[in-house]
Amino acid sequence: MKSIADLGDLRGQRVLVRCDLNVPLDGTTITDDGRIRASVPTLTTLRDAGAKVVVLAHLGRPKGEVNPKYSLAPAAARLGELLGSEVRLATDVVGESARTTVAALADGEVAMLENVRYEPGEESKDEAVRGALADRYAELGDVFVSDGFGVVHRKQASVYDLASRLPSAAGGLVEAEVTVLQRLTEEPQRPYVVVLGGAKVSDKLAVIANLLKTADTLVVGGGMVFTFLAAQGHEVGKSLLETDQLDVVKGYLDEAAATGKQILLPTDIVVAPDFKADAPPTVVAADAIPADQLGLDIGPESSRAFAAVIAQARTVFWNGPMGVAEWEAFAGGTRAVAQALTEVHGLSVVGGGDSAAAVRDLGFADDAFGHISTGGGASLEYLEGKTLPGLAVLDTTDARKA
Ligand SMILES: Nc1ncnc2c1ncn2[C@@H]1O[C@H](COP(=O)(O)OP(=O)(O)O)[C@@H](O)[C@H]1O
Ligand SMILES: O=C(OP(=O)(O)O)[C@H](O)COP(=O)(O)O
Repeated sequence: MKSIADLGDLRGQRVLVRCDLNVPLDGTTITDDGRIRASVPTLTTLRDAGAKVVVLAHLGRPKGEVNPKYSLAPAAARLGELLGSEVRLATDVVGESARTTVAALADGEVAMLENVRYEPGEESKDEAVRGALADRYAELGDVFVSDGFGVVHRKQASVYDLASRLPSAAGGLVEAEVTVLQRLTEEPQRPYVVVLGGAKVSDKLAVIANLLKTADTLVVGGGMVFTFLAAQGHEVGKSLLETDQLDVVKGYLDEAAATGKQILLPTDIVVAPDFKADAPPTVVAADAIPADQLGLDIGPESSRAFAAVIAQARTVFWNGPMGVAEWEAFAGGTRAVAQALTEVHGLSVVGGGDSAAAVRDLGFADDAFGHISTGGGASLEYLEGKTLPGLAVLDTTDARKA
């Protein structure tokens, strides 16, 4: 992959930078600014080089519609604070406001476009539709820097298509993330344990087939659990469930049994009647979830079992909270797993926006882990051995860039 240094003299150049600023919000208050902080070094490098810096980023999943709930305004304000200079936010993505905001930039200044996912073309499956949007992004810049590691697994206009339209390079964050993850793919020390949780269940179920080939043990918590329990024939009440994945999950359980790999599932679950912070929690056996309750955390027995397996590993990758860790009553499993990772003699990596936010919120210092990655899904797909579109496109040369 090309680096920023390979892009030549950037003074006066308009540099489009794809960042992942998808931070957790409580209303308009950022509850963890880790991804914004992680974006600062690359932006500072570009400013110091005299570039006119234009940040492209997404927040949440507004699905191609303008929705103020997903505005990047809080992220632009925080980034301005961290950079020590104002970051002007265009009120649109590729419209009049974007054009005038970029045109007003002086060398060394930073501006941001509104949430790229306000544009229906950003996430379109139709390459021509994405390409048309990427053409409009490309009009706003002279070169492109890909630094949103958390989104490089997405074949989206500002991640993938834009890179083939302008001279492009990987930013320092993407380079640093790939360097650490390479250590996990090239002969990880064993036992190698992968811990999966969180709420993006269908994405994460898809990575298990390949992870079963490389990891020794797969530990499953969070919202993933209930599709496994249902596949084993258990009642899961109102818990998160991917009904169309039940056969796939049965296949994973069979494959693990046949190949001697371990898929470790919780034996007890913290349930509640509603998805609420103050819903009364009860611990039940994993095979006895009441029909009118939903699982919001792994139980204490499972926490102990998971922690024991993790603490004796030599390599651990963890993505996805074990429960709704934002709420204290359902944070026990996530706390226990985080603590176990800090005790690993070897390499421990935490990945994902919410996972990183959870460990910080629970009071763990960043340096208690070997590495905290800004990407959850992106890390998992990298570890699977998949070609990530946003990285692969940085390797290709394109006649249009010459
Ligand atoms: N049992 C559960 N039911 C519903 N949501 C859950 C459950 N366990 C964890 N979560 C939620 O998963 C979210 C994080 O999932 P995800 O986005 O997949 O992780 P990451 O951002 O670390 O990749 C958190 O907001 C957490 O509340
Ligand atoms: O939060 C993100 O990923 P993660 O939850 O896998 O860490 C990225 O910003 C990507 O977001 P997406 O999963 O909506 O494409």
